[in-house]
This record gives sequence, structure tokens and C-alpha cells, in this order.
Amino acid sequence: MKPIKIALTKGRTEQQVIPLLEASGIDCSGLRSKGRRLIFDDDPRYEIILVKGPDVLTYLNSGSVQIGIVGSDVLDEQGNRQYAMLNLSVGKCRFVLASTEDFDPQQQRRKIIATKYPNITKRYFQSIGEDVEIIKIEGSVELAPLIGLADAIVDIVETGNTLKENNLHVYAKLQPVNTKLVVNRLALRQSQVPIKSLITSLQTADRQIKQFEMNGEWTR
Ligand SMILES: Nc1ncnc2c1ncn2[C@@H]1O[C@H](COP(=O)(O)OP(=O)(O)OP(=O)(O)O)[C@@H](O)[C@H]1O
Ligand SMILES: O=P(O)(O)OC[C@H]1O[C@H](OP(=O)(O)OP(=O)(O)O)[C@H](O)[C@@H]1O
Repeated sequence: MKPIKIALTKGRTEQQVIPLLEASGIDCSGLRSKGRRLIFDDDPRYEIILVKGPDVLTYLNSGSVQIGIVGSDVLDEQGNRQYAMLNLSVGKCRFVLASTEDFDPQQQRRKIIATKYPNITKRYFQSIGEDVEIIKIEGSVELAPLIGLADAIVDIVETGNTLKENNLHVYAKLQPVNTKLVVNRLALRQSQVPIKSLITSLQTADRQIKQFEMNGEWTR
């Protein structure tokens, strides 16, 4: 049988998902010592490719991979056309509106908001009936209100350390973020048994890891 192809978001998601894949019985030895390699087939049932988050859906939509593992931030930003089959308990964080202490959320002047996520930002401000100017930047978003590029930012917060260390404050909490497993619809029809079996074992591993984090012990 041909291996199931999985596009895994490299970076944080990859690091958080490897223990889950391993707990599901998938050999990740190559991923653990990957160097500059991008394709991993240590487990003959799967071919795992490492891609940037926004590219996961490009591979998935084209049918070149059957499964994607990606943050809900990326799916929400791009407009998810796939079924999100499984919510994983990793990659948990939240979108917030943040700025400096002197920011006035009621200011009369049209606000300038910097973000890596213009669509999510646009939808948020539309939902509260406010028209803002959005500037898309690629990273170190916290700099924007400090350097005078924007009045505020919409960005992801996990521990809050980045905001704290840059003297920024949260003015509104937006939607939560977590890692999701998404499946190409056609692939699900064509390879239902192996895909469902992968989902079931990942779901079990995810529950066990969550339980372990909550109780400090494994439940089997
Ligand atoms: N601070 C964070 N804590 C937890 N999860 C995060 C955090 N920042 C991002 N994420 C999640 O991890 C995914 C990958 O983030 P990562 O920072 O590795 O890549 P990125 O945002 O594309 O940055 P880069 O351009 O540096 O690769 C994001 O899509 C999001 O779902
Ligand atoms: O609340 P914290 O735990 O501090 O995490 C939040 C930070 O993590 C992400 O940035 P990332 O590390 O991906 O860097 P980037 O600026 O290149 O996007 C996010 O954009 C915040 O800057």
C-alpha cells in the first residue's frame, strides 16, 4: 500500500507534534535528527513532509498530500476549505489586540493595526463595527506600536512573555488557537481505513498526553 502523505508545519508545530506522532506508534527517528532533510519515510506507512504553515493547505488542496497538521491561526487566516478532522491539544494560544499603555481603544482617529494575520484582523474589527487600516508585517509584530508603525497589533499570545518584556498590554481577547489535523476530502474517501486509523491513534495519544499534563501520570 502507498504511504499516506502528511504535510507537517515546521518549527513549533513540528516540535509539539512529534511526541504525539511517536505516542501513536509512528517512527519519527528521522525527524528527531533531521538536519536539512524535508521528507521523512522512516515509518513505511507514512511520508511526512515539512512545510511552512501557509503552504500546508496548498499541498492539501492540490491533492499532493492527504493530511495536513497546522495551526488554526493559519486555517482561519486562509479560509479553511478542508474538513478539520481532529483538534489536537498542542499549539494552544490566543489572538489578542495589544498595544502600549497609552493606547486609547476609543480614539476618534482611524486606527492603524499591524499584524501577520490581516484577514483575521479585518474580520475582528468588522465584527465590532470598526473601520481600521491594516498593515501586514511578517514577524516581531510587537515592534509596530513601539516604533510608531501602528496604533496596536493583533497577534498570538501564549505565555505573555513577549508582550510583557516589550511593555505591551492586552486590550481585547480574540479567538483561541490550537493545532489541527486536516484531511483532503477526496483522500478521505479513497483511503478511509488508514486515515481513520491514524486519526484514532492520534486522538488516543493526544488524550493520554493531555491527561499526563493534567494529572502528572499516564492513564492507559
Ligand atoms: N507563541 C506561540 N505559542 C504557541 N504556539 C504558537 C506560538 N506562535 C505560533 N504558534 C503556533 O505555531 C505555529 C507555527 O509557529 P512558528 O512560530 O513555528 O512559525 P511561524 O509563525 O510561521 O514563524 P516563522 O516565520 O518564524 O517560521 C503557528 O501557526 C501557530 O499555530
Ligand atoms: O506569548 P509568548 O509565549 O511570548 O508568544 C508570543 C509570541 O510568539 C509568536 O512569535 P514567534 O516566536 O513565532 O516570532 P515571530 O515574531 O517571528 O512571529 C507571536 O507572534 C508572539 O510574538
